[in-house]
Amino acid sequence: MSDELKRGLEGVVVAESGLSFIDGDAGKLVYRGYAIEDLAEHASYEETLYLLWYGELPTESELAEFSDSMAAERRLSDDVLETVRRLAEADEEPMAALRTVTSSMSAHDPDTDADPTDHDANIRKGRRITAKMPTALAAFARIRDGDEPVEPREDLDHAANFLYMLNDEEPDDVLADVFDQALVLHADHGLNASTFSAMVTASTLAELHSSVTSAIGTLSGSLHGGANANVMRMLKEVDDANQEPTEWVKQALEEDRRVAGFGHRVYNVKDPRAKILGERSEELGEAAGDTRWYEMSAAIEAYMQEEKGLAPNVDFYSASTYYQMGIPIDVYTPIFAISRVGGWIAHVLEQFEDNRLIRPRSRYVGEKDAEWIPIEER
Ligand SMILES: CC(=O)SCCNC(=O)CCNC(=O)[C@H](O)C(C)(C)COP(=O)(O)OP(=O)(O)OC[C@H]1O[C@@H](n2cnc3c(N)ncnc32)[C@H](O)[C@@H]1OP(=O)(O)O
Ligand SMILES: O=C([O-])CC(=O)C(=O)O
Repeated sequence: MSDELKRGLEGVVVAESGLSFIDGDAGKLVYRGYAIEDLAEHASYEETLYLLWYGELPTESELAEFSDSMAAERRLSDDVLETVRRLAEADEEPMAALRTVTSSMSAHDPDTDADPTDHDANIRKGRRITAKMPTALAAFARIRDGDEPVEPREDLDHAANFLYMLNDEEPDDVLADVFDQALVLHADHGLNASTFSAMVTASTLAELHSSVTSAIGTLSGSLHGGANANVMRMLKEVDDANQEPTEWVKQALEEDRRVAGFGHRVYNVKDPRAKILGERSEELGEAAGDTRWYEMSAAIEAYMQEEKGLAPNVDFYSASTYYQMGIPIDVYTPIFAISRVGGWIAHVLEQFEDNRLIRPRSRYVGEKDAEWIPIEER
C-alpha cells in the first residue's frame, strides 16, 4: 500500500462517471456528451435534469411528463413550512436553513423507508427534493423579510416559478431565461467537493436525504459555492468606497487574501460557464442602462489574469448576474444548491450502480508509543 500523500485528493481518480466531462486546459464542459454552450442555449433545467438522471435527452412527451411530475411536488407540507418559518424567524443563515429544511423533508417523504439503493424510489425522492428546495428557499427569503410565502404554481417552469415565489411577481421572459440558464450551468461538475460529499455519504448506504444534506453543507463554504456571494460583497465594497476595482484586488493580493471567483482545481483557463454568465451580466447591465457591475468585474478579470494568471470560475459572473436580477446576495449560494441538487442526485444514482464504501487513509504522523499518565499526574 502506497503512502504517497495527495493533499486535497488533487488529481486522484476515485470513480468512473458518465455524467460530466471537464477539459481543464481547453475550458470545455459537457453533460453526457452535450456541450454546456448548447445546453445553456437550448435546454431547460428540467430537460437537463432528465438528461442527467435518465442518461439521454427526453422526447417532447417525456419532458412534458417529467416537468409535470416535478411541478406537482413543489408544495411543502405544513410541518416543513413551519420549520422554514422558525429558521427565518431565528435569522438563520440561508445555506444553513436550506440544509436543515432539506434534511427535515425526509420525515414526510413516502419513500424514505425504501432500500436506500432502490433506483426508482431514489428518482421519486430526487424529484421531490429538487422540486421542494426552491419552494423552501423562496419562503425562507420572504418570511425573514416580513412577507408571507407565496404558493408555488404548477403552470410555470422550474426557473420562472422560483422567481415568482421569491418576488410574488411573475418574471418577464428575459429574467426567466437568464435564471433557467444559470440553473442549467450549475447542475453538474464532475467530482466537485459537494458532489463528492454526497457520494461519500451514499457509499455507506445512507438514505438520499442524508447525501443531499451533506452536500449542501459542503457547498456552503467560501472555497466552493459560497464564493458567489463573496464576489458580490467585494463588488459592493468597491462601489461603496468609490474605489478602482483593481486597487481593491491589488490590496487583497498584497495581504495574501483570496479573490473570490478566481482559480479552480480543474480549469487552467477561463471556466466556460463564466463566459456565458459574463455575457448575461453584460446584457442585463446594458438593458438597465448601468453596466457598472459588469465593467468592474471585467476590470478585475483582466487584472487577475495579468497579475496572477488566474481566470474566473462559475461563481464570478453569476454574482453580478443575480445582483442585477434583484436577488438578495445571501441567496446566491442557496440558488447554486437548488440547481446542483440535480447533479448530486445523478451522482448518487450512478454510485449505487456499482457501490463500494469510500474510505481513504491518512498517513499517521503522531506518536505511537506514548506512556499512559494518570490524570492526577498530568
Ligand atoms: C463552484 C466552485 O467551487 S468554483 C471555486 C469557488 N471558489 C473560489 O472562487 C474561492 C477562491 N479560489 C480559491 O480559493 C482556489 O482557487 C480554489 C479553492 C478554487 C482551488 O484551490 P486549489 O486547487 O487547492 O489551489 P490552491 O489553493 O493550491 O492555489 C494555488 C495557488 O493559486 C493561488 N490562488 C488560487 N486561487 C486564488 C484566488 N482566488 N486568489 C488569490 N490567489 C489564489 C493560491 O494562493 C496558490 O498560490 P501559491 O501556490 O503561491 O500558494
Ligand atoms: O468543480 C469544482 O471543483 C468546483 C466547481 O466549479 C463546481 O462545483 O461547479
